[in-house]
Amino acid sequence: MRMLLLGQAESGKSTMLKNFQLHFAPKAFHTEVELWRPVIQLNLVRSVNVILNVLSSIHDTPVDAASRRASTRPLSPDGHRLLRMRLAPIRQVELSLNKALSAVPVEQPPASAGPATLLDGPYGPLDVCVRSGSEWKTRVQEQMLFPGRGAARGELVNAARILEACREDIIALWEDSSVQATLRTHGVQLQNQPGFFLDQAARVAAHDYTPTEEDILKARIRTTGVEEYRVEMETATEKGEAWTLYDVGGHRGQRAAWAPYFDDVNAIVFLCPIAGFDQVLSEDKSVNRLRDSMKLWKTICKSKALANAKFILLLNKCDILKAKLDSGVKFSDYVTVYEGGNTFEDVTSYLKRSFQIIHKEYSPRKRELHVHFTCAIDTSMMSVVLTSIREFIVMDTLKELTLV
Ligand SMILES: Nc1nc2c(ncn2[C@@H]2O[C@H](COP(=O)(O)OP(=O)(O)OP(=O)(O)O)[C@@H](O)[C@H]2O)c(=O)[nH]1
Ligand SMILES: [Mg+2]
Repeated sequence: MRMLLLGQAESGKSTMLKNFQLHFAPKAFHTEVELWRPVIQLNLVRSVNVILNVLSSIHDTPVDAASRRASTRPLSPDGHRLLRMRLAPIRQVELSLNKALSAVPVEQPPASAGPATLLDGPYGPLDVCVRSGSEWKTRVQEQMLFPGRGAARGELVNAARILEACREDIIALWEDSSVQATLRTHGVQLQNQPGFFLDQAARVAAHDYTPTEEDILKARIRTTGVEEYRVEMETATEKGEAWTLYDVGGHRGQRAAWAPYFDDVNAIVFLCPIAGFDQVLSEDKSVNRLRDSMKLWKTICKSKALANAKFILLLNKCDILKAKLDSGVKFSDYVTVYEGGNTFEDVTSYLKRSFQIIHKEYSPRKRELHVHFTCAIDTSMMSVVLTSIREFIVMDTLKELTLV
């Protein structure tokens, strides 16, 4: 069985892959748990450094007396200055973890993408970008076994030691109400960013930290190119079988690499992060995320190379969509043709219908479509969804084999 995961950046493709491994190959998944520690710690320190950047941009920019009087900027409280000083080594932790993971710099969005935000800041966006495939896992494993060897000698140990020493200050920084207020004023919403672990800093920064399943699903690494994973199934019905999954990079610059993988796949899983209705693409800030996803869906539905593949659509990030609607964000402010209510039920049934219509209209031939509403970081929900997806793919493929 060959399955292709498609969708825009941050739609949840790699998270779906992790769920697949967890559900069908749990033993293999659990042997790799420790390897995720530096990735999650890097996610955490990136967020800390974003906050430090925001505080520096406020307190360190020289201002003349007149503009200081006119300014509404808060003066630097001594507490902030002290915390910033004590957390200065966190920059070194980011460098060490980058080195240990062989992380490559994430390219800054082009000027045409729109004005840079603080999240694009001088220390790069929050995304962690490592060399493709499982190469990073091999590197981390080697360093865990032989910490004194190689180019990244001692970096993991150093990073963990400094992080532990800064643990209380990281917690104090995140819990400080004036820091929270400053972030709000500057429109920096770290809670909604992928790879957010600040609320778990006490655990993640501890020297004996072991990632949980949930941490691994929440960890963020940007995929580059197309990564091939062979999953040896461990569950009763498929034991011994191997499924091949292709996980693609969803950024616009990565999408040209998808087409060669269209021939010969049994199924595609397309993920649309429906919570992105009020967001724009990081690579082009003039494009709404939901609109981009629908356009991409149309292209995928039209593809002749995929005409015989089973189609599965995951309307993902339902948890964030619900929280946004409940907090009063109006769906119709962003999707102006929408005339329904602002409830989760109304919005999701409108979205499902819209995707189904595109599929029906643009598919080269009549084809069944399986749709699920998902929260890819919820393992129990994903376990039910994966069981249903497997049945859909396997049963239909068996039917075809019998007919042949
Ligand atoms: N709250 C929430 N977070 C999710 C959900 N699905 C994925 N995420 C998080 O969103 C982030 C992005 O998910 P990824 O799986 O890395 O996205 P991707 O589609 O592989 O992105 P690229 O590799 O850039 O193409 C990760 O930090 C995930 O943990 C969801 O349903 N709810
Ligand atoms: Mg990915």
